[in-house]
Amino acid sequence: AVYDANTDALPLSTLHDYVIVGGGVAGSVLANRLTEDANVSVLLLEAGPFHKGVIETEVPFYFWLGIPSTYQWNYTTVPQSSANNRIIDYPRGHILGGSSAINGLVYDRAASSDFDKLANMTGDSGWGWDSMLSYYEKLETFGPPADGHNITGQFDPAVHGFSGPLGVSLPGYSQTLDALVLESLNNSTYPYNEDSNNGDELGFAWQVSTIHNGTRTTAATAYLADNYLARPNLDVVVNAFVTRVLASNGSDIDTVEFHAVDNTTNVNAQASREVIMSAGSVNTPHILLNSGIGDNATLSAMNITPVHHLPSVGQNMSDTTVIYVSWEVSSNDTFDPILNNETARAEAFAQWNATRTGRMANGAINLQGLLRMNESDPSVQSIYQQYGESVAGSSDPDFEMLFIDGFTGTSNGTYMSMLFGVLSPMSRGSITLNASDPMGPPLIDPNYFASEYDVLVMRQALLTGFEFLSTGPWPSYLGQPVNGLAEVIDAVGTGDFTAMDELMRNGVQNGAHLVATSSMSPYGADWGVVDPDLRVKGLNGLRVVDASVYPFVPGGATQLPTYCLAERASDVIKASQ
Ligand SMILES: Cc1cc2nc3c(=O)[nH]c(=O)nc-3n(C[C@H](O)[C@H](O)[C@H](O)COP(=O)(O)OP(=O)(O)OC[C@H]3O[C@@H](n4cnc5c(N)ncnc54)[C@H](O)[C@@H]3O)c2cc1C
Repeated sequence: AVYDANTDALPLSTLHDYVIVGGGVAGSVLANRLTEDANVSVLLLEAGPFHKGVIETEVPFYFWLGIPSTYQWNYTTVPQSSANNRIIDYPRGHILGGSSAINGLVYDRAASSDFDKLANMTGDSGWGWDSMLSYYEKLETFGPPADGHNITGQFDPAVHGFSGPLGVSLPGYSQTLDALVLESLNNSTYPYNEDSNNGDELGFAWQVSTIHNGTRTTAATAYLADNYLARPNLDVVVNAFVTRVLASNGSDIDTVEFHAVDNTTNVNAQASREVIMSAGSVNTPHILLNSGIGDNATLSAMNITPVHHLPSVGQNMSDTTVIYVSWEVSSNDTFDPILNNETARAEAFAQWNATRTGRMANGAINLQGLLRMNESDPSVQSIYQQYGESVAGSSDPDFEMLFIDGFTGTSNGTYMSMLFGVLSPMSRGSITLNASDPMGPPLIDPNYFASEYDVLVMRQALLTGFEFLSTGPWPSYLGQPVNGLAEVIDAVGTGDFTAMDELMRNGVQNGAHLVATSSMSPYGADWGVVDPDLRVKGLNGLRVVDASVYPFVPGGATQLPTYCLAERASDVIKASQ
């Protein structure tokens, strides 16, 4: 059943086997899979509201209209010292379904080499690609696109699933832009990849999105659908803000302290087997630190009683590093009118509402390029000489290049934008407590561009993009570059990167793929927060299952790797019962 902590009497008198903190991607998967066994009971605590009927999270295109404050944590970063001290918005989902309810809908599984690296790093072959691929296939229903077009040649059915909880699909609206990207591929050496989710990500591919029947799918719509919520052994409490985890008997963690969002009186929920942290890469370390699990000296200095010395909690944060650039275009057929013209927007919404088709049924991205730097280029060789390689292996991209059919802010006119992202950045940041208010928002420091390596890879990404757009159909489609991009392109022609680097530092945005703040490491390692079975090192009764356990960003995007991680974690937990 579902309870609202603000208004309902809560089911706390009975002990649950598992108490899960956070009903986002990982927490929803776990709540579902663990309660498949009718003898196992789960209490899921989510700070945000119930998800049903929230139209902003149902219409795929609404991603471009901005995330309402009710459904996100409204975080910002600390001033980014390598990004001209900018403070950057840092949204995280605050609703049942978590960030899957507000994200860019992009479906990327990462490369086989990412998972094989993880298996090597942790000494657990269960995290390797062959094992994870079976979970990827289990978790999805690969369905038809919203426009019903023939998808032969746009994906490989052999590596997809057709009966799992999460509905996904290929682009459901054909953009003028798509044909141009494909035309320029035909005349170039850039490879087309029929399915970038088969372990080899490299090349240009049709983008799969978390959309089913023209509607966004989230961890809640998929894993907490009515038939699952009806299980007598599953209790879900929304509007429940978790503050700490505790050991009621002084040793094993077995208690979760929380309060209703509208009422600051704390209550406790008890687990007879385990407490599982699934509050995401920002809030899991935040709650652990407030619980006294972290670096002893730092916690003591903040008057928090240290419970368990684990210095890696909140450290090693890694996030993809992204910028957007835009050009005016000659076409009127972009999504800009929907953003900027109320009549066009109302019409597109009416179409979605009536038939679940049209631009509003479509994901954010139709085609993506996942690419490596050009190893024969001397400037790339010098990057490797100085920094080594950051990516996991030869099927892993250094950067992404996504095509966007409009301008991503308020504007007049019509545009094409591109998102460039450094996928395996070397910069590392942190999540730490704010000394003046530890329970308040944590200090979020992704430390964008702190490593010069990330700057150099981003340069290569932009140069590749400019080259890609210099031939084929582009010169007649693209008009003026906007927001300082023209100067950057001119200066690059003379070998001067000053303007480009400045554009990056002024433009870097929230990459949204943060990981590693509760990193996995081998048993007995002197770094990391959890063992390969996701138990918090040195503590009984406590696991972390969410994106924060990935030690590095899996190449691409993080929601699918998190769904997959939680699917495997459910089996690991079941096997340990
Ligand atoms: C704006 C944005 C765009 C993104 N775009 C993409 C994309 O296009 N493709 C992609 O693959 N990935 C994308 N991501 C990343 C992806 O959504 C995340 O990697 C994924 O959701 C991580 O899952 P999680 O379970 O770790 O955390 P979340 O899904 O964030 O879930 C954490 C949950 O815990 C809850 N919680 C936190 N603290 C507490 C507390 N104290 N008490 C109770 N509950 C709490 C939260 O409210 C939330 O519901 C995006 C993320 C954002 C924010």
